[in-house]
Amino acid sequence: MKIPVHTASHQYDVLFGYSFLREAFASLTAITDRADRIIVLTDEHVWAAQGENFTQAFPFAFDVLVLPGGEACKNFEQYTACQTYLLEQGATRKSLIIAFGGGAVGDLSGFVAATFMRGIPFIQVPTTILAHDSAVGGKTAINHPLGKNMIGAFYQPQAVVYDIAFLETLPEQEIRSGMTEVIKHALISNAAWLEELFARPIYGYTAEQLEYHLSKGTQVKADIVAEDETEQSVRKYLNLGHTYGHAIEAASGYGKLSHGESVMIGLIYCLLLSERYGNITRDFTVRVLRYALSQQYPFEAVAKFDFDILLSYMQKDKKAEYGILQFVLLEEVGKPFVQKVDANTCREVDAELRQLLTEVHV
Ligand SMILES: NC(=O)c1ccc[n+]([C@@H]2O[C@H](COP(=O)([O-])OP(=O)(O)OC[C@H]3O[C@@H](n4cnc5c(N)ncnc54)[C@H](O)[C@@H]3O)[C@@H](O)[C@H]2O)c1
Ligand SMILES: O=C(O)C(=O)C[C@@H](O)[C@H](O)[C@H](O)COP(=O)(O)O
Ligand SMILES: [Zn+2]
Repeated sequence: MKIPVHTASHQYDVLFGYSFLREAFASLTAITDRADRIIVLTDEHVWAAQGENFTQAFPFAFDVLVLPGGEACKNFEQYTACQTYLLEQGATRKSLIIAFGGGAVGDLSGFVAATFMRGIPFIQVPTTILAHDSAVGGKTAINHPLGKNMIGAFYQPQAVVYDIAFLETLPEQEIRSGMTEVIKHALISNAAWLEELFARPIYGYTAEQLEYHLSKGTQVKADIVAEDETEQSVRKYLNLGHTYGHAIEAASGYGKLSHGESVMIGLIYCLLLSERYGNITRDFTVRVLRYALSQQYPFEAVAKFDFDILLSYMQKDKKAEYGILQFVLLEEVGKPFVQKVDANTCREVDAELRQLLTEVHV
């Protein structure tokens, strides 16, 4: 299956398949033939779990830099290590980067590609469920201790090669994390699809079922970034759950709580806000929370942080304008909108969330 992504700056395809890396790259020779060398950026967990499969199937010679695992690679230190490696290997403007990993490797590699010699091509080869989101749409970044994804660029990949076979070694926490973004894509687009997702556990999908849900999520994202590449308008909808979620993620220390686990907490916070500003009912919020609790999302994390700490991170959210926070909320499922919310209301809803967590159990 192929999903075209047409952004204002660049057009490319997301290719889906199973154990099809060789075949997929055979269709990308227009990109690979131009490369004077290929450098694979990956992380230690991905390389340990899937490096051999990658090496056997990847049809070209390559050099590889193996970075620290997961979120630990998305920082200045590893960004510099990548640039140094590229320079030492003699990479040029004609070199091609392959980002082989999850969203952390993808976001870092994209930013490295965007800035090495002012921009060289890169291809995303995702290995997580979450990466149906991160590999598409061209948001690249590293974290800053003061905030998530604070240093980055919009820079589109040349292609995305999504081989579902690579997902087979994903740990449970990462399945949970990735499925949050699938649920987010359903929340902002399609009530019937959301019902399909809530009808079963998030663990144990077959490769075919995963491809079905990941391609649906990718299509939602592709449609939005085609309309608004640089988050001037509708792209903000993809940030549902992220204002509060990023605050929890940053406050807990990057990599402790996964991105998707943090965003699931942020989604419940947004549903509570949507009860005030939209037509979301308390019954619906409780239903989503019950489902998330039943899937072992770690809501106990909320109690570890005072609201003021979370607020200080939220105030740095990229959607904030003139000091006022903006949240993506839901009128109803499939109808997102952007709402300015003052700090007092944020505090009240934070207290509501903490109260709800004492009342609702699986
Ligand atoms: N650019 C975007 O639009 C966008 C969208 C969503 C999320 N993100 C970013 O993506 C990051 C999260 O991405 P992620 O959830 O993919 O996490 P990740 O890249 O940190 O990967 C999760 C963990 O699983 C390991 N792993 C990855 N693939 C594996 C595999 N196939 N087998 C075994 N282990 C594997 C990794 O080493 C890591 O330890 C966050 O930094 C988030 O901010 C970016
Ligand atoms: O693609 C987008 O746009 C998104 O917001 C997708 C999010 O899932 C993703 O986590 C993104 O990196 C968040 O961006 P940020 O600008 O809020 O850091
Ligand atoms: Zn996200």
